[in-house]
Amino acid sequence: MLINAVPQRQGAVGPRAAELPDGCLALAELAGHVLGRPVHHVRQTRAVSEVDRGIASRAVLTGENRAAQLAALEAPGGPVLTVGGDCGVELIPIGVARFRHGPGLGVAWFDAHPDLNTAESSPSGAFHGMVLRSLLGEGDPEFAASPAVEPGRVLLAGTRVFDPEEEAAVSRGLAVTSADALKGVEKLYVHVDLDVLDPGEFTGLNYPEPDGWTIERLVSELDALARFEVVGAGITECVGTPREVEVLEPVLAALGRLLVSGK
Ligand SMILES: NC(=[NH2+])NCCC[C@H](N)C(=O)O
Repeated sequence: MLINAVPQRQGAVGPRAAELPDGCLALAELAGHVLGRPVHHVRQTRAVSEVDRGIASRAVLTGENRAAQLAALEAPGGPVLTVGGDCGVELIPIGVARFRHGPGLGVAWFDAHPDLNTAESSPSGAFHGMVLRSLLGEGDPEFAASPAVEPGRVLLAGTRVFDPEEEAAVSRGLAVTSADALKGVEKLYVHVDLDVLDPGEFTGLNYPEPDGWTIERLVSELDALARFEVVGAGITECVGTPREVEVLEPVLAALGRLLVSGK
């Protein structure tokens, strides 16, 4: 198992976005300790660029950040835990997993937000709110995955704040809120945006939403995925300090169990 720390912040535009790189470092260091693996640091610029075609920092996201992310996954030789950074860091590892493992790849998306906007429907211009839609092959062609994740093979879990266009995407069956989504799926990518948690559980959230899960619940929902071959995982949107992230140890351990389960 490889740990890739990807301190990208340009996919987020909120008041704490500039803290994402340090949150990434804190979480990646903890992941290294908990999982007993070295951490590979993927260089990401801290510079932002203008809104282009409705996407903030589009040039940075499609340029130097992406080149470094792709290079880091050239020959991983085993499952990778990607530590963000904003949720946009999932575009490359999930896209690569879909390419490698075929149309049967499923995605478990633990997140307060479905991230199913396009540049047109986004209220913010922030790419992290568009990343899952991109993985489903839609939206700005520079980001749209090809091959795309199959519609309906995405399970939304703990997701509770939808924009109108995201509701429409779910109605069309792009992503599914019942565990049926994973029927017939063998290989699975597990995405954890920490904002699936309640803000009272973890204070280092970039985009907190009320009424989230406890850490205990997240761990047991992750453990419930043990029957799948988990081919990759990501954990994103951390702005916590080294001290604050310590409560996430059980979450990292659960992701580690999934990634090394050897199936
Ligand atoms: N991964 C996240 N934190 N996403 C937040 C997205 C918020 C909102 N739906 C938007 O598109 O801007």
